[in-house]
Amino acid sequence: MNPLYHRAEYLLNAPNLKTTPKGVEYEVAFAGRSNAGKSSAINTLTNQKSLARTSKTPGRTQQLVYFKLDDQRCLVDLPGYGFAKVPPKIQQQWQTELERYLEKRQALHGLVLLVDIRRSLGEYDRQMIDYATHLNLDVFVALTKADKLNRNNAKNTLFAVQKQLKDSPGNVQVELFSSLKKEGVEQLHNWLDEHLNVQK
Ligand SMILES: Nc1nc2c(ncn2[C@@H]2O[C@H](COP(=O)(O)OP(=O)(O)OP(=O)(O)O)[C@@H](O)[C@H]2O)c(=O)[nH]1
Repeated sequence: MNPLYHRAEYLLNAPNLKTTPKGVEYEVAFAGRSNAGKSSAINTLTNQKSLARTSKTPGRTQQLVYFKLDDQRCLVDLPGYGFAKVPPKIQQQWQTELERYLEKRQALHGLVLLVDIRRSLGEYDRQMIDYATHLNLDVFVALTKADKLNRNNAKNTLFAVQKQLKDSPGNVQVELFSSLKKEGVEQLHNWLDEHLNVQK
């Protein structure tokens, strides 16, 4: 693994596209339903215990959270979706900001979508995949908490999701992932290297 990921540090919160950091050339955004294991995945990828706070009160901030790898590269944590306590009006405003960000952010080179393997793809997950591929963004779907299923069930779910997405117009890769067992970390690092233009 490139040591760049270990050096990740919190940079800023951006409520909208206008406030995203200047000078960044490559970034990848992390999305997923609340409680899918997004914070754990970011902590695992950066080998830090609490970089992305594994939150007990999910979905509170509707902002882009930037983690800097170096002057040109960032990871971006998007708010977890599907959290009922966010008022519909805030949810709608955020949806508009999010679409603007995905569409217009020049530095954005890919989307990592975290999906709890036991829930499989939800409607909003499908929408995110469709929207990202429509914008020509590559997508990495990480089926998280893979350790919660036995090997056969985990593999079968992987194949089923791969099959579900095989006709997606864009470049969509699906892998098993476990922060607990460190499964799929190498594949995701390789994918990030490619999309953040990190030299091996
Ligand atoms: N068994 C297992 N549990 C996990 C794994 N990853 C995350 N969890 C647990 O799942 C719960 C949610 O994890 P988080 O990483 O906080 O999820 P999140 O998607 O960031 O949640 P939000 O803050 O709501 O966006 C926590 O209790 C984690 O300990 C994993 O790989 N295996």
